[in-house]
Amino acid sequence: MDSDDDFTFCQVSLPAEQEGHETKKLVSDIGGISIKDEFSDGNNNGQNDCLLWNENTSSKKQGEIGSLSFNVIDTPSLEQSTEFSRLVVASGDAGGSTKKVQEEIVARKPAPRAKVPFEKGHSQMDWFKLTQTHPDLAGLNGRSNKRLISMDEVRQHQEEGSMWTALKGRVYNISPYMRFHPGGVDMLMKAVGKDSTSMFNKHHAWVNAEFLLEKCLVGTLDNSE
Ligand code: HEM
Repeated sequence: MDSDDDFTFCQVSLPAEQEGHETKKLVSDIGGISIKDEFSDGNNNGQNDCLLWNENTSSKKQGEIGSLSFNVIDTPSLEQSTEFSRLVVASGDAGGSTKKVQEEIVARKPAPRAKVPFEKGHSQMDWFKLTQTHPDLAGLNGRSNKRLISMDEVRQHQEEGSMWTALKGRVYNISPYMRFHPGGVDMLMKAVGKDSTSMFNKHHAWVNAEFLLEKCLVGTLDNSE
């Protein structure tokens, strides 16, 4: 049985003396901050050191903290693009020692979704209903789904009504799921007769196939080959 004390929370702080010193220093540094707010004129001005943003639409800010100077470069507004890139480069000499700080925050635009509209009667809800009512989606004809199945046998099942795929060590008959697949028939056809684990994970590692295809299970993949 798991106990409740799996996690330990503790406060980590600097010793009081050091903390006070750091805070004072920070306040005096911030007091000297100056920011020149300039928009890019679209020319590169020799600053080729970063290609993370579109030069034509990004803005740049420069500033100084004591002898520490920095550039802040922002990409365009999030309404135009979900891509947001920000780079802060600071360099200079602070307190006698040379400091170089480089911070990159890049949230990339997610890959475009490739879901296809489902045919009437083939929504995910319809699939769930079918799994609850159909007596033999896997096409077992009374055979057990506990048996070991070789990849060779998987390859032999590529016919309408009996299309097998190996996925995460299990073998499924995906034929009945074909028209319910939100990524489309063409995509799912790529899995037929193969081990589709890597394709599956590439597109949607988060999808719970064990649950969705529970009733399509024909056996366990024999890895001993
Ligand atoms: C074999 C079992 C598979 C199952 C149970 C399955 C299930 C699903 C489900 C539930 C979704 C909707 C995901 C979502 O809304 O987030 C989906 C979308 C999709 N699937 Fe599959 N899939 C399977 C195999 C595959 C394979 C082998 C491929 C590619 C070769 C593929 C390509 C896609 C694509 C492109 C989408 C649309 C992704 C998107 O919404 O961005 N799937 N699939």
